[in-house]
Amino acid sequence: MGKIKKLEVIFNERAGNGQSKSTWKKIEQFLIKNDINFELHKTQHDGDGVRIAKELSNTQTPDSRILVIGGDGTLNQSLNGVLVSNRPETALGYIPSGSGNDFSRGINIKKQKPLILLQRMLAMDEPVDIDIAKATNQTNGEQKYFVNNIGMGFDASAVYYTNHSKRKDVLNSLKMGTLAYVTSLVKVIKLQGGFPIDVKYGDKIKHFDDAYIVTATNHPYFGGGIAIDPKAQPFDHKLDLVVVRKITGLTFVKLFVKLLSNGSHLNDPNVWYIQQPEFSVNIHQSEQGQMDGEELNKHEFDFDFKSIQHKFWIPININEHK
Ligand SMILES: Nc1ncnc2c1ncn2[C@@H]1O[C@H](COP(=O)(O)OP(=O)(O)OP(=O)(O)O)[C@@H](O)[C@H]1O
Repeated sequence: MGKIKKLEVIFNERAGNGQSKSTWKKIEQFLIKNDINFELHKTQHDGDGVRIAKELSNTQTPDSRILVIGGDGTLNQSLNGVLVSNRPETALGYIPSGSGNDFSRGINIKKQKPLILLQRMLAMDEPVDIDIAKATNQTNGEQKYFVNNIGMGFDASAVYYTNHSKRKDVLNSLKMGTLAYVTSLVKVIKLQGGFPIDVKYGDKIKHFDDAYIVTATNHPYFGGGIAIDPKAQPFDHKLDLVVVRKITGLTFVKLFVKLLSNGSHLNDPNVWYIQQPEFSVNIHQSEQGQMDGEELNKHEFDFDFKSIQHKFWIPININEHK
């Protein structure tokens, strides 16, 4: 703990439907009680995490550390801010306090209490490498980085309908955000059609006429704990791609039950997946996209995906993942 002179805290008080405030309160009390110097940088608007993280990364001193407190979206924005800064190698600390918290679930720290995580983080001498992923837009070269997944089609539409549901705020205020997501899923099942995609990996090309769920994923989870790919590992330097074909009726229900119960959906003939260091995906039909639960808007997708690593002040036990 001795070497850290200052913690720069990026905090999203809207994360977890506002429940992140109680996490911050505990952390703030601990920092004050233990005389640890900190500065609070609250995200003031949607998307603010990128700007704040970039500024902090540009001006960071060797004895300060950046700590992100929020959900997957805030972590995603902070990572993207650091990676476009003058010091893209800047490590990030993270204490999950969102609604879904899929990244913390994927790296197996979700059950640790915030104060335990904080103390273990402060005791770390060196940051650890964790896989993240880079998506490069083939059309304009724009790069985006993600910690969980980029989804096109079904899960992205679910994110879209949840965010734009008139009932979302009411349900969130009743702490029933999951119900908003489930209501959206029912809508998506009715409205989402199949779409053609091409996947290139190694020297192979795979074409689907009727993809329904297309998710490039760094670890098993999306949608707040749904294990779309139980085999994905955030330390294997590979990114997974899961493609589910458009199916309806009882076939769909059976697959959904497998997905939610034991992960055996990966063996279903309507599901295809690969684990590769890099691959590309081309979807020449306008579809919804999501990146770490944030909307990517509706458009065609031409992405090169690559597994890369970033340094984090997160006390993980890599042996648990071997
Ligand atoms: N001051 C703010 N006012 C409104 N929105 C904000 C503010 N600060 C951040 N945001 C937005 O809040 C959104 C949700 O943040 P985040 O993803 O961290 O929480 P969450 O959705 O509860 O968690 P998870 O993604 O883990 O489910 C992000 O899109 C972020 O841009």
